[in-house]
Amino acid sequence: MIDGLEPEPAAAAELFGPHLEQGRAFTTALARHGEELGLIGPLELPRLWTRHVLNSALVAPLLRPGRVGDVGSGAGLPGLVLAIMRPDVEFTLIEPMERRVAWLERQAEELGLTNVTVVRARAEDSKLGDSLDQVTARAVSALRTLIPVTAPLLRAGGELVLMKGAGVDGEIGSAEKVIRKYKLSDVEVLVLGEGIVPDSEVTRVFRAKVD
Ligand SMILES: C[S@@+](CC[C@H](N)C(=O)[O-])C[C@H]1O[C@@H](n2cnc3c(N)ncnc32)[C@H](O)[C@@H]1O
Repeated sequence: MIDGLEPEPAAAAELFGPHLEQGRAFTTALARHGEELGLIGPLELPRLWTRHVLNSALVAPLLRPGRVGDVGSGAGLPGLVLAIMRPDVEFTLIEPMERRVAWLERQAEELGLTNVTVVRARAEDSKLGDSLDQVTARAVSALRTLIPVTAPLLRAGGELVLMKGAGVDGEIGSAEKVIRKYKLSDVEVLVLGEGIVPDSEVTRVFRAKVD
């Protein structure tokens, strides 16, 4: 038991299914070390499960077997959570900060995740190539700046799955020019988590295809 950590919500078992033990192990490690490593803020423990771990877990059904890049993984949100839930998907976690890269590598090892590669890079680094099937990101930047660094990582027909807050419609308005420039199609906003997490923690995903 960790002081101040949100008790595990019932939805954790529903979302993680057979991967619940790994989900617990990751959440416990993040609760133990996240603040001292600068991965989460000092006020996050009472909402660590709901706001961070389950929020990330909601995206798992949107992924298809293939290669997914998570840009700006930081603490492993959503990248490590998704790698736990989707062993059928190969994940590349893209993160420029050394300390965060070390954390992601250590967690992948401790959780026994063989479907994770961690790359120390910024998304715009050309060594990352353009062959991913899907790209995720959470809390990295507004769509206007996020699309130009994530869309080039995708193969033709690949998909952006960008986690966003309630302001996503405004972000889309400000990103119209880059949506055209990067030839995004099938643009939609998905609302995830209704009836599963508290209304305040329902999440939105900007999803779009690259031609
Ligand atoms: C606010 S943190 C969010 C981390 C995590 N995704 C989460 O939801 O908790 C933003 C992360 O994006 C990383 N980042 C910022 N710009 C980036 C870029 N151009 N390419 C890759 N990562 C980036 C930062 O180093 C940081 O770890």
